[in-house]
Amino acid sequence: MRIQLCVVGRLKVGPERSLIDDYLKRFDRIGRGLSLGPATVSEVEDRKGGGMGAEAVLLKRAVPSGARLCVMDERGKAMSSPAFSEMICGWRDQGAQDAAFVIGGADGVDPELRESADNVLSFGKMVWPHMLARVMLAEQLYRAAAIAAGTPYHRA
Ligand SMILES: C[S@@+](CC[C@H](N)C(=O)[O-])C[C@H]1O[C@@H](n2cnc3c(N)ncnc32)[C@H](O)[C@@H]1O
Repeated sequence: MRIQLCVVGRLKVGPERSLIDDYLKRFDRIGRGLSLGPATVSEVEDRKGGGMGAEAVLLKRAVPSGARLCVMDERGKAMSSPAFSEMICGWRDQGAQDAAFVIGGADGVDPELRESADNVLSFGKMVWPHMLARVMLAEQLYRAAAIAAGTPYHRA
C-alpha cells in the first residue's frame, strides 16, 4: 500500500526536511517486506493566496483516487502508536492500494475535506507548525512499520 503525505507549502532544505527524508527512507526499507510503502510527499502551494478553500482543491487533487484518507488536525482523535500501526496495516489487509495523510497550512484543513476523511488524527490539543507536523507524521509512519515488523524501535 503506497503512502502519500499531502501537505501545504514547500519545505526548503534544512533540518526538518532531512528528518522527513530519513524517516521515510527508513519506513520504505522496513515497509518493503510488509507491503507498506513507498511513502512520498506531495507538496501543494496556493500561489494566488485563496486560503484554506483553495488549498483544499489542490490537496484533493494530490490524494490518489480510492485512497484511504487521514486528515491531521488538532481537533482529531488521539491514537497510540500501536493503534496507528494497526490502522495502517488494517487498510493494507483490506486491499487498499493507497493511503493519504493530509497536513494543512497556516489556516488548517478545510472543514469539508476534514469531514470527508476516513479518520481525523491529532498529535494532541496543541497546535504544531506544519513542518513539525510533517516530521512527526513521518516518524510515526516509521514507528508504525517498526511495530508491525516486530523490531525493538518502539519500546512502550
Ligand atoms: C499551523 S497548523 C494549522 C493550525 C490551525 N488549525 C489553526 O487554525 O490555527 C498546520 C497544520 O499542521 C497540522 N497540525 C498542527 N497541530 C496538529 C496537532 N496537534 N495534531 C494534528 N495535526 C496538527 C494540521 O494538519 C494543521 O492543519
